[in-house]
Amino acid sequence: MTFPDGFEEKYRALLGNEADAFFASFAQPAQSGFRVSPLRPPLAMNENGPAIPWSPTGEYGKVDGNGIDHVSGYVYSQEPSAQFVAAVCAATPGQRVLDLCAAPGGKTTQLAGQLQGAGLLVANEINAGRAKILASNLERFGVQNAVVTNNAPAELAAQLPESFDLILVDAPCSGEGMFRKDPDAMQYWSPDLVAQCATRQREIVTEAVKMLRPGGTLVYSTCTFAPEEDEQLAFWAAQTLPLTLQPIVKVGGIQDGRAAFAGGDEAVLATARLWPHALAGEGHFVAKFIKDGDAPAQSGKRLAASKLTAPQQQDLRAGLTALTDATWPQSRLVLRRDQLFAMPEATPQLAGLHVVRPGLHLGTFKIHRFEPSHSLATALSPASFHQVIEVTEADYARYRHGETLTVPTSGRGWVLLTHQGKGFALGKQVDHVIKNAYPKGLRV
Ligand SMILES: C[S@@+](CC[C@H](N)C(=O)[O-])C[C@H]1O[C@@H](n2cnc3c(N)ncnc32)[C@H](O)[C@@H]1O
Repeated sequence: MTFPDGFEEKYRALLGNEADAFFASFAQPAQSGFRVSPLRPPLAMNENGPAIPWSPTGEYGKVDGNGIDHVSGYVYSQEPSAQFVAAVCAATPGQRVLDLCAAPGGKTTQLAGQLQGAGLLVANEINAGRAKILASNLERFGVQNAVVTNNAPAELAAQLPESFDLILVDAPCSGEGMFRKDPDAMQYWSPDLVAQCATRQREIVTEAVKMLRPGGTLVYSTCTFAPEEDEQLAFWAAQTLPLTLQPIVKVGGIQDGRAAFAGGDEAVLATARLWPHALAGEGHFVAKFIKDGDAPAQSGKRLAASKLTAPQQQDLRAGLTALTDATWPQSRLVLRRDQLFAMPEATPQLAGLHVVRPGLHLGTFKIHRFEPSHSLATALSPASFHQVIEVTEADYARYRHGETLTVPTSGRGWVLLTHQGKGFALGKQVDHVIKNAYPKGLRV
């Protein structure tokens, strides 16, 4: 592997005797992993591998992106070291959690699993295109209590002061820890890039702290080795902001942060380093802080529910009760043009923010009818649907391609389609035919 100018010299100087092992690790294959969703019932998995020591739901191995386990949100593909970040967060049901740099959603879906549907998860992504991918991954994973926003950290901070118990800043970084997985990323590396990232990270963490309640937890992570973005950022934050570093429990070869990388400050020993030459995973850094003081999270003004007209209520009842036993209280229904969502409990007012998804997408009001959303296929358990049709491997592939299906039993109306007992799509049955309702953007 040929490194960019300045990279090898920098790490030989920083790592001394350890440098040979560090550089030798780049000749080894990148590690792959996935997580099994705790939001799903335990079902037989097609994907299985050795456990990842620091990730309670993580396993080593590759997932088939077109396989039913992935498509139905039973598994999420995620690099092993990256799984340590949300493990450090350890969100508990009922908390108000913000994932500030969230796309494509690896850590957000892990946080959602920890929340078990209880509490508020705000998943923010500054890049509009990536925010859509984030929303789509949350949909596939069946997350019901997430709001997806597309804002700069300062815009969110202006609206949501001291509003969260837990904030994750999985910062945009120089990405050195991913060079083995994605060698093309090396072309963007330079000492200047590292310096620019470090400046931007300080700005992001400064805004994040404003949104954290006193006594709340901030977890900061990168996938780079650069001390400027890691220990030095942690040292700066603990010196400058009302934050105190917290020790992180390290297992499976995870090491302490390096005091020598932050001018000898021993407080950064509390942070965690995942080095590819010391464990089976890519390069990562994690720091955990508590904000000084103690106060409950501000809930501020709540997002008001939408008032549905009498015909809309009727169409909604007819559309949903024909499909599922699941219900949502009127107080959580939010209408955006013709799209209906169920917002999480305690969703704050989001005026002025760019909201991609104010909660679970329930469906669309059409003329005189309510069309249920694809989101329901992965958000609800198959047991809550009135009509479930199990399809073969070949029909599963055909439906995902956009084709209609022919089934042995005649029927009429919306049905859940499952494969191996896992819900992956809704379809509209007319006699023996299932008309295709698979979202165009997901077809393969
Ligand atoms: C390391 S990635 C996040 C990965 C994600 N947490 C996951 O686990 O899938 C960092 C994200 O920060 C976003 N970002 C870039 N500049 C930013 C800024 N100034 N403020 C906040 N986020 C930013 C990027 O678009 C990117 O999606």
